Amino acid sequence: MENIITVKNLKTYFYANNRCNKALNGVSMEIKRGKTLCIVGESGCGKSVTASSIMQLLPKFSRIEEGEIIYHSEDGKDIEIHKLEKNSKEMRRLRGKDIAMIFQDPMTALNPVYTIGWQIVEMIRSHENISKKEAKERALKLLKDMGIPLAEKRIDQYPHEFSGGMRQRAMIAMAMSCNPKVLIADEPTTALDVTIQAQIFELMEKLKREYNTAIMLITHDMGVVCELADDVAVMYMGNIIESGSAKEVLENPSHPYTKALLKSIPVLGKGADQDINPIKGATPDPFDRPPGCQFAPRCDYYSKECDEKMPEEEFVNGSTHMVRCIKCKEVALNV
Ligand SMILES: Nc1ncnc2c1ncn2[C@@H]1O[C@H](COP(=O)(O)OP(=O)(O)OP(=O)(O)O)[C@@H](O)[C@H]1O
Repeated sequence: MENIITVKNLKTYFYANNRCNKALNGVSMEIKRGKTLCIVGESGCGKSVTASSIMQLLPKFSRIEEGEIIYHSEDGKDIEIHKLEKNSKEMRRLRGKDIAMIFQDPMTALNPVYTIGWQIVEMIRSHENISKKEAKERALKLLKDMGIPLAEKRIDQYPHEFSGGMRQRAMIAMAMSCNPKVLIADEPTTALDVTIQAQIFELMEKLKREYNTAIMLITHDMGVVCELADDVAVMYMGNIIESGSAKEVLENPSHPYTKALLKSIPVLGKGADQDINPIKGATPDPFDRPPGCQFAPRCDYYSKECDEKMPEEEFVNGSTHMVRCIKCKEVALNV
């Protein structure tokens, strides 16, 4: 399967008060054309920093120290995103036109003082040389495609006149307005109720099917991963500790952390007395990390060797299923 984005050994660090937080400590991953890669992990593991590194939208006091982010464009060129300046012409062209992003809070992307239609038209016209009339027609079609009722009227309304779910759809319409090849969705439904959440995910599936958009979906919800992922990358403290196709990872989890995440999902219909096992302990202080495997202090399979170094990548049965755990064979066998 052809990759559209390849990330290799990415190290992104934050600096504060003479201390360094290695937020991404050697992340490697691949986003495939027309597929959904779900990035999953607890709060603070580096999911959003991965997305902002790819978009070159890192906050102040942080930078990419090492590694590569390559965008494989349709015309066969490899663009080295990690070398581009945040505000360079090429990066601004890539952002929105080739790679678009949607956020948990749609107001991060929508401006409260302009109508929804105006914002989508501006987005289209900043990347394409077309008339206002044509851009408005496209914006209207997008709003309709995103399932916004009375789109002809809604297009001239302001974000505050939309409900939360509708705002999310408008943001997706804006993100899709230039037909990007990759859509990065950072917890896009966390603030929405489950019915709207299901509709938004259905919409994303439709985009994937109809426009062959690759999706990088960031979530902390293993249930969402089980539903939507073609591929999965499980993150913990700035590293990917397990990755592969959804089938490989979900049917044969081989890292204790992935196993623990899967055990913590409640099953619908099993009732309140079902056995849900929250993961014990908490993630370590990023400024005071354990010496070897970062999950060691919370792991049921812990032994002294786990403190020696961060485990190397191992591939389960020579496949694409990667895991970083010296006990992975034992973990995989243990149901
Ligand atoms: N603006 C920032 N300033 C300082 N440190 C930051 C900033 N943003 C993220 N970090 C640090 O980078 C690390 C990774 O954070 P990140 O936001 O990527 O986590 P996450 O997995 O997306 O979590 P969440 O699910 O809560 O959004 C954390 O240690 C976090 O404290």
